[in-house]
Formats: sequence, C-alpha cells, structure tokens
Amino acid sequence: MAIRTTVQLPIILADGSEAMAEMYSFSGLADDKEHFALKLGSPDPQHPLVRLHSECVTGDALGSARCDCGPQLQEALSLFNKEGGYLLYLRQEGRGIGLYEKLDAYRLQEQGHDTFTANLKLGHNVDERDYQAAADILNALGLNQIMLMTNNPDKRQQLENAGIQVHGTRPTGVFANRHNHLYLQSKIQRANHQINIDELLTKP
Ligand SMILES: Nc1nc2c(ncn2[C@@H]2O[C@H](COP(=O)(O)OP(=O)(O)OP(=O)(O)O)[C@@H](O)[C@H]2O)c(=O)[nH]1
Ligand SMILES: [Zn+2]
Repeated sequence: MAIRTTVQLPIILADGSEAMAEMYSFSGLADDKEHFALKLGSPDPQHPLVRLHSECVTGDALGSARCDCGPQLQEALSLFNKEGGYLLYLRQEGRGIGLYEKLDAYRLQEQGHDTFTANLKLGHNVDERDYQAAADILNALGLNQIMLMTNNPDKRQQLENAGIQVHGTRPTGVFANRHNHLYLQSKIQRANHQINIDELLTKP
C-alpha cells in the first residue's frame, strides 16, 4: 500500500475563490476501490486536520438536499484551504451499500421509514462502511496522529482500532434544510452523531 501518483488540482471553492489542492492516488488498497486524498493549505505537522468524506453522488455532485454531504464537502475544502488539512474521499456511496441500493432506500423513506430502518429492510446493516482503507491511506501519507473532522463516533473508533491516534475531533457545521431534517435527527437518535440538536431545531 503506497502513494501511486500526486498531481496538482486547481479547484474553485464555494465562495468563488481558487485553491490549489494536491491530489493523491494509491496502489495496493485492500478493498480495490479508487479512494483518493486531497491536501489543501499547510496542515499542522503535529495534528493535521483530516476529514473522511464518504462518497455521495447525489449530494456531492448534484447538490441533493436530502442529506448534508454536499455542504460538508464544500465546508471541509474551504476550511482546509485556510487552516490546512487532508480530505480522504472514500468510495463508500450510500454508507457502503452503493448508489442503486441507496435510491431504493430513499423509496422506502418516502413510505415513512427512517434512513437506518430503510437499510435494514433492504437486507443491509444500518451502516456498512469500513475504515481500514482510510487508515492505510493515512499511514501511506505519514499521518498517524490526527485531528478528525466528524460528528460520527464510529469513524473515530474504527480509525483508533486500526492504529491511528485521533488526538481530538472537530464537528462539521449543521447544514439543515426542510428536506433533510428527519435524516439529521435519525443520525443523532440512531447512530449517536454529535450534531447540535439546538442548532438543528432553530433551522427551518
Ligand atoms: N444507505 C443510505 N446512505 C445514505 C443515505 N443518505 C446519505 N447516505 C450516505 O451516507 C454517507 C454519509 O454519511 P452520513 O451518515 O451522512 O455522515 P457521516 O459521514 O457518517 O458523518 P460525518 O463525518 O459527521 O459527516 C454517504 O455515503 C451518503 O451517500 C440514506 O438515506 N441511506
Ligand atoms: Zn449525501
């Protein structure tokens, strides 16, 4: 498991400003998925900020308002451009069940099931993500002590189990809208996500 290629990638941030990212691909990844990493700004050498972003084509590419993935991705890119950090873009669409199954889960949610029960009804676990590949990527980048940007305690736990020292966590913003309220509430109630419920309730 090693870095395969590093390229410069100019990107336009949400506020219209330009940033230069370093993009890494990898060889020998255990799960054979095309995960990649982006480095922005000048990361803290001791405890670099790291975000594990799980692929969400609907949110990341289309701006879907059913979830909070799009704004979280933009937030991390802008923040890391200022403060320095690494974004690992993990090919774990639909919490690991894939896009088509996620769309089937959306259909079940339209019938009244929450985001986690919908997975169970389709014969999946509530969350099928595994972060071993993320730990391997962090090792390949020489990052074994990190500050993790997440609200999801499972990400921290799995990284620590894989030998990464998580010095602390930093929450993401609360990106609520009228389409994703139930989704965010379910994450708090069913998966112990550390999302500020007061902030959620004050948003439309
Ligand atoms: N199965 C399923 N996956 C979903 C659904 N909505 C979003 N996702 C996927 O969930 C993943 C993002 O996970 P989240 O649970 O929103 O958040 P997280 O990454 O665990 O936590 P944070 O680090 O705090 O953002 C992406 O892969 C999305 O495609 C859904 O209703 N069903
Ligand atoms: Zn999403």
